[in-house]
Amino acid sequence: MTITLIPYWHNGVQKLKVAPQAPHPPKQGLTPPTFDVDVHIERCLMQLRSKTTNLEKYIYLSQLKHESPSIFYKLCLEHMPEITPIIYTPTVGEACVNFSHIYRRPEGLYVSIKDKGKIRSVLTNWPKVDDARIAVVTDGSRILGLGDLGVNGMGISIGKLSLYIAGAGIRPESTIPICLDLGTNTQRYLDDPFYLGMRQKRVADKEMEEFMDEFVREMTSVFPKLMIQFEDFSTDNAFKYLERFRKGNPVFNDDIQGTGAVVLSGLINAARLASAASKRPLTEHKILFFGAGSAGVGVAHQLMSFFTINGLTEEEARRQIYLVDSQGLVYDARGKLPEHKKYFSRDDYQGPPITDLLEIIDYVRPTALLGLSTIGGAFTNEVIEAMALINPRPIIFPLSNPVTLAECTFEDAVVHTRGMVLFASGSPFPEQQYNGNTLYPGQGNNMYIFPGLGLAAILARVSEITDSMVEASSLGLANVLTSEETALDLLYPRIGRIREISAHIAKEVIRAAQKAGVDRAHNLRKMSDADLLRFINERMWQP
Ligand SMILES: O=C([O-])CC(=O)C(=O)O
Ligand SMILES: [Mg+2]
Repeated sequence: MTITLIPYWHNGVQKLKVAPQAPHPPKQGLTPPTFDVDVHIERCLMQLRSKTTNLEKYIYLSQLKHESPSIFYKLCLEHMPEITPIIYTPTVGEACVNFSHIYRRPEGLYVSIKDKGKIRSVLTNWPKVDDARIAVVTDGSRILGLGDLGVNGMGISIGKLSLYIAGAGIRPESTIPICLDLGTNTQRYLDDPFYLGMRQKRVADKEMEEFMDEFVREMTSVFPKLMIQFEDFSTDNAFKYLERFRKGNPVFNDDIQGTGAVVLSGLINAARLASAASKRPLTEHKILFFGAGSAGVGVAHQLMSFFTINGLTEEEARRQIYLVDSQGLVYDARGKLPEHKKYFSRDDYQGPPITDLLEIIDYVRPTALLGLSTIGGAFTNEVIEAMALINPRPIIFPLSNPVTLAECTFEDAVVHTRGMVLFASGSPFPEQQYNGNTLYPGQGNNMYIFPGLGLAAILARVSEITDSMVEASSLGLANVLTSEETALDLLYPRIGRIREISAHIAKEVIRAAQKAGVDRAHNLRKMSDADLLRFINERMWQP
C-alpha cells in the first residue's frame, strides 16, 4: 500500500497529512452496473423538474438532502439559480406555512417554553455537540413577511443553514437549525390537529426574557465555539435581543444586520450607475423607507454608518433618511413612537399626517424608494411613474418576502420607468426584455451576506460581531462585481458565484474583526490577503 501525503493549513501553518484512502468501491451487484455521479446529478434535476408544484419540489429536495447530502449540495452548487428559490425564498415561505402538514422527520433542535429551567439538558441531546459552529435560531414570530407561524418557523432555520453549507462551505455537521416554541398567536395553527407546536398563545415578555437569558447562557456554555444567527423574530424582540446579547457573544441578527448590509451594498452599486446621469454620490441621495420594521430600520442604520464614514455628520446623514410606517410619514409631531423609529423621526415636518405614498414622494422627492412593508403591490404604477418623473435613473427596491408580498414586480418597474429603473427585490424575479435589451433584476437578499459573514466568524473564532464587520461584509459584496456584471448594470453578483463571493466577504470580515480586536484565531493576522483567501477556500467543505 502506498501512502500519499497532502498539504493542508493549520493555524496558518502549512502541514502534511496522510491522504484518505479511496473509499472501497461499492460491492458488486449492490449498485446498478453503470452508476455515475455526474449523470445522477442530472437525473435528480430531471426528477425535480418533473414535479408540478414548488412545494412538491421543496419536499423532493429535502428528501434528497436527507438521503444523500453530498448529491444534494452538489446539485445546489451546480444549479444555484434554479435550486435557491426552492430551498429558500420564496418557496421556503410556503413550506413554513405548511410545515406541520408536509412534515416527514425530525430535523434541527426544538426548545420549548416547557423546557425553561432545564434548557441545558435539551441542548446536550444534540448528537454533534463538539462539531457545532453555527446555529440559526428563530422563535417563528415573524417568518419572512408571513407573520407568526409558531413552530412552523423551523423551516426558515433549515433553509438558511442549507445556504450556509452550499454558499460558504460550512460543514453540514457543524450546523444546528433551532426553533424556539414560545407559543403562537395564530389561531389557525392552534386549531390545526396537525400543528406540531405547543397549543398555547405566546408567553408574556417577561417570561420570554427569562427564557432567552437561560437559552443564550446555556448555548454559549454547551457549544463554546458556536455563532448564533437570530432570524425572523418580531421587530421589537429582534432589536431587543440583539442588543441584549451582542456584547461578548458571537451573535448577529440577519434581518437587521444582514438585510442592512445587503441593501447598502445594492445602493452603493445603484448610486454608481445612477451617477452617470445625475452626478450624485450616494451620500447625496434621499432615501425613502416604506416600512419601518426590523429590516427597514436595520437598513437605515447601515446607511447612516456608511454616510458618516463617508464624511457626513450624524445630523446630515439622518436628514437623508425618511421612514414611512402604517400611519404614514414618521415625524416627531405625530406623537408617541416605538423606540426603534424615534431616531429617524423627522423634526422638520409639522403635519398634518401624510399617509398617501404619492403625496409623500411629492413632499420628500426621494432618489431611492425602498419597500420593507410586506404589503404586496404597494408600489403602484403611479408610484413608480412618480419616481421616474423626478429621477433619470430611479432606484426602486421592493424588498419584502416572499414574492407575493413584494411591493412591485420587476416587469412593472421596467415598464413604468421606460427601462431606467435600478431594481432589487428580496425574492427573485425573471429578467425582462425592453427595447431589444435584456434587463436583470437584482436580488437584495441577505443570502449574499450571512454565509460569508458566518464563515468569517467561525474561522477567526470571533468573540462578538461588530458593526464594522457587518459594514465590511457590505462593502465586500459591493466590490466583488466583475467587469462583465457591471457592464450589464447588475447591482449584485451572479448567485452562481456564491462560493467565490462568500470567500471574498469572509476575508474582508476577518480583517475587520482583527482591526476591532475581536478575533481569537491570532494566527490569521499575519497572513497576506492572498494567503488568507487561500486559507478560507481550503477550509470550505466540498460536497
Ligand atoms: O429569508 C429571506 O429571504 C430574507 C429574510 O431574512 C426575511 O425576509 O426575513
Ligand atoms: Mg429573515
